[in-house]
Amino acid sequence: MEVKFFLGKTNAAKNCCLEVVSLKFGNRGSLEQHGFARNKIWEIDNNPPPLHDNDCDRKAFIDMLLKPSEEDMKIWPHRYEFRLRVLLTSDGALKLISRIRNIGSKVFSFSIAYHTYFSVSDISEVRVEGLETLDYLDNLHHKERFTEQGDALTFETEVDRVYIGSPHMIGVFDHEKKRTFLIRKEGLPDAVVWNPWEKKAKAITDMGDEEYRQTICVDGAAIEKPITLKPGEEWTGRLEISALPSI
Ligand SMILES: O=P(O)(O)OC[C@H]1O[C@@H](O)[C@H](O)[C@@H](O)[C@@H]1O
Repeated sequence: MEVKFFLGKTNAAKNCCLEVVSLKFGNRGSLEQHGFARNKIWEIDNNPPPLHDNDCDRKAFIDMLLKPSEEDMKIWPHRYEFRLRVLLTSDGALKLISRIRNIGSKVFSFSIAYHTYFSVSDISEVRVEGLETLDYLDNLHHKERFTEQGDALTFETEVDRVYIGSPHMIGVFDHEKKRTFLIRKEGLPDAVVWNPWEKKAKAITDMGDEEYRQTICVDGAAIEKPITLKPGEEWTGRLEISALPSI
């Protein structure tokens, strides 16, 4: 299953976009990179359940569903229903609410990340706040654990990290564009920060050679401790993104 509101990284780099990823993150475990979920076709639920009180005021939304086919069960033998609600709020925020339910008879565990790529003026002008002093797993150093030192994150080389136990709110400040993306999350304890930088960008087929400069990926995620669901249990993860003018 894959939901890409903008296809490929080329467009992703130019828009605030998301890519709902996986019942798995990155190259952990035995499944394909970021899992199978993003490569499946989602169904639209034309008769979605009513919105929760907090979510219902004058908002446009769509519900998408993913359930495994018999073929999918050969790759990951668990029965689940994944409902992704995408809402646009009246004040311009994008909300993504994932509900994953175990509808089978066996316990299963999964990890998840929303691939949210933000359009920025220039990566060297960007500051990410909210991750200072946290521990992170560095994908560029065999997932070794380090502690973030110093102040807000700035970028001058490739970055690919999973920050553990990150706060509910993270800010992506773009000085040149005078714009701040605020990421609010619930049920998603981790945060991925990724920029491929020059050399890797050249090897990525759906990203232009220079586009790494105009993008930063900051994902709400649950990776370090996979989520475990017993039969009948449901997990909810919420992500809200708003773009605000900044000084
Ligand atoms: O090219 P993909 O499969 O969409 O992945 C892009 C990147 O996604 C990031 O979230 C990962 O941390 C990186 O390791 C990965 O390279």
